[in-house]
Amino acid sequence: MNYNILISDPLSEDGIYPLRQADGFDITIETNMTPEQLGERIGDFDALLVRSQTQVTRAIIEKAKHLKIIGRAGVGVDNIDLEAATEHGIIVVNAPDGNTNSAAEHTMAMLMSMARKIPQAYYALRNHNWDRKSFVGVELKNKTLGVIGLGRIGAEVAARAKGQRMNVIAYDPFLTPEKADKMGVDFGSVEDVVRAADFITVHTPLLKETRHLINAKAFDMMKPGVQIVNCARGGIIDENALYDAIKAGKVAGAALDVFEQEPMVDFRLLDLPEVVATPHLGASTIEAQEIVAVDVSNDVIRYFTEGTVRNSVNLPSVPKEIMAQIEPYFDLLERLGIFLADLADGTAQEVNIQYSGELANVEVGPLTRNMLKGLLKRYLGEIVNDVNAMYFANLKGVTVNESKSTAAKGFTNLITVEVKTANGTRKAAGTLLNGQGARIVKVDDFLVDVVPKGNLLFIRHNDRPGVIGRVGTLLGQENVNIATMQVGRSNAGGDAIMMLSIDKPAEQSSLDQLTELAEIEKVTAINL
Ligand SMILES: NC(=O)c1ccc[n+]([C@@H]2O[C@H](COP(=O)([O-])OP(=O)(O)OC[C@H]3O[C@@H](n4cnc5c(N)ncnc54)[C@H](O)[C@@H]3O)[C@@H](O)[C@H]2O)c1
Ligand SMILES: O=C(O)[C@H](O)COP(=O)(O)O
Repeated sequence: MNYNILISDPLSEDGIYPLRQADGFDITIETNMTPEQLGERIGDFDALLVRSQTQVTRAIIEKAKHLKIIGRAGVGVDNIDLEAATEHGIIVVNAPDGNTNSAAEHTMAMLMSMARKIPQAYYALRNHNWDRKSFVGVELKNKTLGVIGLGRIGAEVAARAKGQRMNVIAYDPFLTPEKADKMGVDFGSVEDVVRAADFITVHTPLLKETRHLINAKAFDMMKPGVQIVNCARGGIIDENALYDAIKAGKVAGAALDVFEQEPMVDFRLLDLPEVVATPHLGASTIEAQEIVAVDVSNDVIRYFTEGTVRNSVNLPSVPKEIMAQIEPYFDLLERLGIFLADLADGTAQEVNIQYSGELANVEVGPLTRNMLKGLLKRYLGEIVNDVNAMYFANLKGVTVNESKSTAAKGFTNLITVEVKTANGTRKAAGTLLNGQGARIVKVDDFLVDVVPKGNLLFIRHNDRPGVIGRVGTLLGQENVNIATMQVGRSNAGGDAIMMLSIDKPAEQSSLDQLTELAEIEKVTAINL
C-alpha cells in the first residue's frame, strides 16, 4: 500500500526529489486550496507538507482521519495547530535550520535598504523622477543594533552586523553575559536593548509572550530616529503602535517582511514613505527552499519506513545514538502497558515506571510513551499513539512518574511498571534477554519468565496440592491447549500464581469455571 502525500504550498521540486525517488509514496500537489477545499480533501492523505501559507487548523485536523505526519518546510509552525495535531496523534516536523542563512541575509538586505532608502529611491526613479535630495540615508557603522531573540537567525544577523562594524546588544531568555561575551555582543534586558539601539531587529517566534513585544510602551522608550526590522513574524511588533510611532516622528524607518495578517489586507503602513516591505520572502531563495523541502521529505520517508523522525516539533527529539539504544525496547514497553491494563483492577490513576541498568543513563521518554500507548489503548482504543499518549494521560488525570537506577538485579536492563487504580496496585517488570527477546520476569512480587505475546492467563490461587492439575484438566476439557505454564508462590501453602500461555483465547465460560474452583482467587485473561 502506498502512502498518500499532499503538498499544499509551493515546495521546491528539487527538494521533494527524495520523496519522488522513494518507493511507496503517491504525491499530490495542490496549492491555493481554500480551507473548505483542503477540509474536503485532507481525509485522503497520510502526510501533509506545507510552508507558512496553509493554515492547518483544528477543523482541518479533525477531518484528517488518516493523517500521521505534517511536515513544515521551514521554521515557524504558527500556522499549524500543534495542540490539535498532538491530540490526534499527528507528528509535526519542521526544517529548523534550512533557511537560517537566507533569513539572515534577507534581514541584512532589509536593514540596508531601509537605512539607505533604496526601495523608495528606486520607486521614484522608475517614475522617471531623478531625485537626489529626498533619499539621504544613515550609515550602519558605529551604530548600535538591538537584536531581540538571539537564536539561529538572530545570531547570524548579529555576526553580520558586526561585519558592518555595528555594536550589537541582544536579549534572549537563553542568553547569559558569558555567552554574549563569547559572541562579542552586549547583554541586556528587552528594555536595555530598546533604549540603547539605533536599529532594532526581532528574531523570536510568535508566542503569547512575544505577541506585541514591541508595543507603544516600547516605542516610547526608544531613541528618536530609531529604525526597526521585522523578518521574523507579524505580530511581534504591534502594527498600530508602529504606525503611530512613525507618524509621531519617533521611528524613522521600518523594514517589514512579515505582517499581522498574511496575505496583507491592511496597507496603511505601506502608505508611509518610511516603510520598506517584502511579502514574506525571508526564506525565498533557491538554496533555502531546496534544503527545507529535502529535510521534511526525508523526515516523512523516515517516519513511514523506520518510525523515527529528526525534527519533531511536538515530541522531544532524541539523538540518533540514543534512539538506537532504546528502540529495541519499544515493543516490550508497549506490551508491558497492555499487560498491566488487562491485569489491573480498574483504570490507571498513577503509573510509576522505573528504568534500572544501562537505560538509567539515557533519555527514556520515548519508552515511557510507548508503555503509556499500550496501557491507554486498552481504555481509549487505537487513537492512542506515542505522539499523544502523554497528552491522553494528562487529560485522563493519570500521573506518570519516571525513576532510574543503575542497579538492575543481574539484568542488563530491567523496566518495572507499577499501575495504581482505585482498587489496588499491580506491577510487572520486563527485560530483553540477550538473543532471546522480550520477557516479563516479574508480576507483582512473583518471579516469572514469560514471553509477552499471544494469549495469557494469569491466575492467583492458594498453594494447595492438586490445583495445577485441576486447572490443566479443566482447560483440556474446554479444548484450550496450554503452551507454557509458570508457577510461583510466596511460601508453601500461601499465595501463589500461575501464568499460562494458551494457543487460543479462552471463552468467558472457561474463565468462569476456573474461577469457581475452590483454590482459585482470580483469573485474568491477557491478550498481547
Ligand atoms: N521571514 C521569513 O521568511 C523567516 C524565515 C525563517 C524564519 N523566520 C522566523 O524567524 C524567527 C526566528 O527563527 P530562528 O530559526 O532563529 O528560531 P530560533 O528558535 O533559533 O530562535 C528564536 C529565539 O527566540 C528566543 N526567544 C523566545 N522568546 C523570546 C522572548 N520573549 N524574547 C526574546 N527572545 C525570545 C529563543 O530563546 C530563541 O533563541 C521565527 O519566528 C521564524 O519563524 C522567518
Ligand atoms: O518560518 C519560516 O521558516 C519562514 O517564515 C518561511 O516561511 P515560508 O516557508 O512560507 O517562506
